Amino acid sequence: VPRHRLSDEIEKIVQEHLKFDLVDDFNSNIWELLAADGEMKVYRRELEENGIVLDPLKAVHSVKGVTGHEVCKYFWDPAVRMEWEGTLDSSRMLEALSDDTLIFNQVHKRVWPAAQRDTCFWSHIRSVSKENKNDLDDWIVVNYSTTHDSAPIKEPMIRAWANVALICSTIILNRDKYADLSSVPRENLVCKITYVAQVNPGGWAPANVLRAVYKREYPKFLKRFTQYVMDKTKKLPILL
Ligand SMILES: Cc1cccc(-c2n[nH]cc2-c2ccc(F)c(-c3ccc(S(=O)(=O)CCO)cc3)c2)n1
Repeated sequence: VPRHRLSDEIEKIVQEHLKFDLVDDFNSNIWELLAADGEMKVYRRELEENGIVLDPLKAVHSVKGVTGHEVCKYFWDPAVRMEWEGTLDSSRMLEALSDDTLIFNQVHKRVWPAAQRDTCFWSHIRSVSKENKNDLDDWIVVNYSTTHDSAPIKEPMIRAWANVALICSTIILNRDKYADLSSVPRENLVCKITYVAQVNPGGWAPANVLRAVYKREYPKFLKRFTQYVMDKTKKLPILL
């Protein structure tokens, strides 16, 4: 795997997500259910630092008919970002550090009365093999804020910071019916999605406004993105 200036940081952050995000800690009462829609459940923890809302967000979803590779690929792919992301004014891919790591600069839609936010983050995609060799690999995308010369912080924009992971497992129903996995019909696929996000708004914003934005935007964002992947893949051969 080609190494670059961010390789060490990426390895550390990705391993942290793989270690902590999939722990089923929902029965402890640290998570508060924010929204539920069918298989999608969105939770938050209330967390403030110096009066700034940092609420960690964790969502789980189960989507039929797609693979984890497909979900992660569409989440990572710069070419389709504006097709599914409804909360962006713009998205620019600044640099490709390798074939699995890109750097983005994104301007997020302004949420009155807060100042407009932009983000600059590396986005890394990789497969993670499972203990049971019969299982399909998991897939993960991590979006983690960084700095970049082509994304100077420019007033009045406020630079927000994000640490986001999308982790997907693919389950094949009636697995033993298929010798060749690429012939599995889509109705026998279930993708288990875990999405975690920790956003620092980068400057003061009213706690009640931020919490209302998160409560409204995250469920909408996850529903829209997963529907987008189902629509884009339904007629395509499966990507394992
Ligand atoms: C989808 C969503 C949920 C909650 C808030 C908002 C939002 N509205 N106005 C400003 C933001 C905003 C502020 C800072 C951020 F880091 C992100 C942010 C959200 C998601 C991701 S991501 O990595 O999941 C998808 C990247 O396009 C990265 C940053 C979004 N958008």
